[in-house]
Amino acid sequence: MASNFDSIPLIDVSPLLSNPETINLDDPNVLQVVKKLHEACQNVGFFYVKGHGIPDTLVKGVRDAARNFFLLPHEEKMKIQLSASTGYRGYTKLLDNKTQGKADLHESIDAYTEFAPGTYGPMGEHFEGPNLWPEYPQGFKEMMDDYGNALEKLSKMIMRGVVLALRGSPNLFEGDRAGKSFWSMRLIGCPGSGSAAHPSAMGIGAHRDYGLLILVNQDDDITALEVLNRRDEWIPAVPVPGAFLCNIGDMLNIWSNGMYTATTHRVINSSSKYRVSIPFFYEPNFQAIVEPLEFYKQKTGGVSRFQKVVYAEYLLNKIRNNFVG
Ligand SMILES: O=C(O)CCC(=O)C(=O)O
Ligand SMILES: [Fe+2]
Repeated sequence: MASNFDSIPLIDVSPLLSNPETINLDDPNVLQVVKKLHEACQNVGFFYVKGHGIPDTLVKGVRDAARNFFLLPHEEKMKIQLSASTGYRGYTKLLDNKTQGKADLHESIDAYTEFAPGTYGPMGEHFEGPNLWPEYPQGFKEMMDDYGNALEKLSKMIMRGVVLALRGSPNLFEGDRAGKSFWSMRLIGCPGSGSAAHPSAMGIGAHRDYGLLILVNQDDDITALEVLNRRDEWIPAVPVPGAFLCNIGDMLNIWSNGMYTATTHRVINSSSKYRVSIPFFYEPNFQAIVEPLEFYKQKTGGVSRFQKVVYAEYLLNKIRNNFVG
């Protein structure tokens, strides 16, 4: 469970990335990074990551492309509308996404990793289909593909760091668990205080994320994301330019038998400006079975605190409750 934190730690992960294939725990810089990751995952469930090596032009480029898309006329945006028949990929207009049954004041484009039809059987059919990207600006799709690949690699390295902190096997979350992550990302646009629906609706209502690890790329000049600590205080996640804001999802909470925290958060844009954010969701494999791992059980009292879940079932359930329909 999250502690009484009143700020979110900032971690420079560059020592982890200098030798991606073999992370050397004898290097004191590496050791310090993995310790910080472990403490942040345990006490806060949120941390900023800098020194990640992803070019600023790409990080800002995807936000700018998203902002330009949201400026387009409604009819133009609806050309790539999300529905069950697009594999839940594409655009959702303002107030059509809901959290805990309540409409959210944001619009979005949802994307998932693409896969060949039939790969995941009948369950997978729900998510089949190419991602739906706007035709303009040219190169939107290519940029988002580059971004998805870069964030997938970074997420994998961060997960290795988390496991190594407790001297676990670096590939504990690879192979059948998350070796073929069913990752997704959302391009989110959140109107500011001038919007008619403000303040009765939040940008995104209070929730926990459902995967392993989330990396949020957010506008530098607006503080809108807030994180709940154990005293039930909302701690603002003030943007750190150039850093991703990372957090833990339910699947890591289960796999780690509760050692790591999926902390509740929400988005309220009280500024007068339109805010863009792009969370990248690093998820288990589509067919992964998620239950407390022996490695973490031994360190958390020896008894499983969670029931087994099949990730695909969990995801589908979440998606079906997510869209106003
Ligand atoms: O927009 C953000 O900053 C965070 C979004 C978020 O929490 C989510 O999509 O789950
Ligand atoms: Fe979230």
